[in-house]
Amino acid sequence: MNSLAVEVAGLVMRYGEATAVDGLSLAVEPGTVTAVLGPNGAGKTTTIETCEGYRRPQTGTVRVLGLDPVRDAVQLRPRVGVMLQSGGAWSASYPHEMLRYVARLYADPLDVDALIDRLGLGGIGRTPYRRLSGGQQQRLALATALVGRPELVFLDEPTAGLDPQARRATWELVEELRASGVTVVLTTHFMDEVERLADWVHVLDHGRLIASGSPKSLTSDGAENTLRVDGPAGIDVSGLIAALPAGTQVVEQTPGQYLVSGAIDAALLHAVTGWFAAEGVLLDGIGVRRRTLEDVFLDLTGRELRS
Ligand SMILES: Nc1ncnc2c1ncn2[C@@H]1O[C@H](COP(=O)(O)OP(=O)(O)OP(=O)(O)O)[C@@H](O)[C@H]1O
Repeated sequence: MNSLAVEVAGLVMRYGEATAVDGLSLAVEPGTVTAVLGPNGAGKTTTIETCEGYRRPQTGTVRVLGLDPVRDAVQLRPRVGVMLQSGGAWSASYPHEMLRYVARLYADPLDVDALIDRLGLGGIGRTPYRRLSGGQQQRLALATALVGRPELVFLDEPTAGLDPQARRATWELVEELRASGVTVVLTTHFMDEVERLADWVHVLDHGRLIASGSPKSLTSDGAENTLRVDGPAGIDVSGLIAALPAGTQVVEQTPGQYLVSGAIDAALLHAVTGWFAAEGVLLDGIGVRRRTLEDVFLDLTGRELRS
């Protein structure tokens, strides 16, 4: 049976007068890495915590592996791994002891020493949790979420505050999880992380779903790429504009750097280089700049800061 790993339908969550999640419906296919994106305060953590069973839906329903995260918590616990944004550890405990303790709660845990090594936590065995650096605490939280070999893991900003090496180690772990069929739901603010890891993306804003799709479909949907041309400064490009299809724009953004925007395709590239050749101009460089997920995200959610 190919039922959904997570199904959120019509979820509404309020904190007093404030609506954090506003009629949200979304699904997570099993075996995928699904990223939940959104500006600060969009309702991601509230949604994820409801899926984890920490909050009861006020309106709407949430199903996780076909079960109710609150009512069926006992059945779900061994099947679902959870990495919280912060907390969840005893401050005086030692990391390795804590991980071994958690591992013993599961029927078939991962090898704790191997996991400690993978996450570069080998040297911190005698440091109490409260004295670990933020990045070490993050990695320990990830190890705790994975040690029970879950079918589904929720990772809330798994690489926030990590150094580049630890980020990469985390990405590799997530890729291995997907390869072994584990479903991963993650929130993040790093678009490069999403482009590298996610099969599917849900974009939230103001507690609502505003876009869904694969990173590729989101970046190519109705998107216009741009062409960047580097050459001598101060060229009169009015003749170039006249030679290109109607609607194509050419501006000299900074001296010697021209940006061509419109429907960029192979014929247009040819026409641009042809025009410069006919003018006897040797270009320093030319390249197509594709729309990134960050461009899409900012287009969808705006550029102003969220409170
Ligand atoms: N315990 C709480 N009490 C009151 N308001 C809350 C509480 N938790 C969250 N909120 C509010 O609900 C809204 C959604 O918060 P949530 O943490 O779900 O957003 P988020 O998308 O995870 O944000 P971030 O990217 O900053 O982690 C925000 O406006 C937040 O201030």
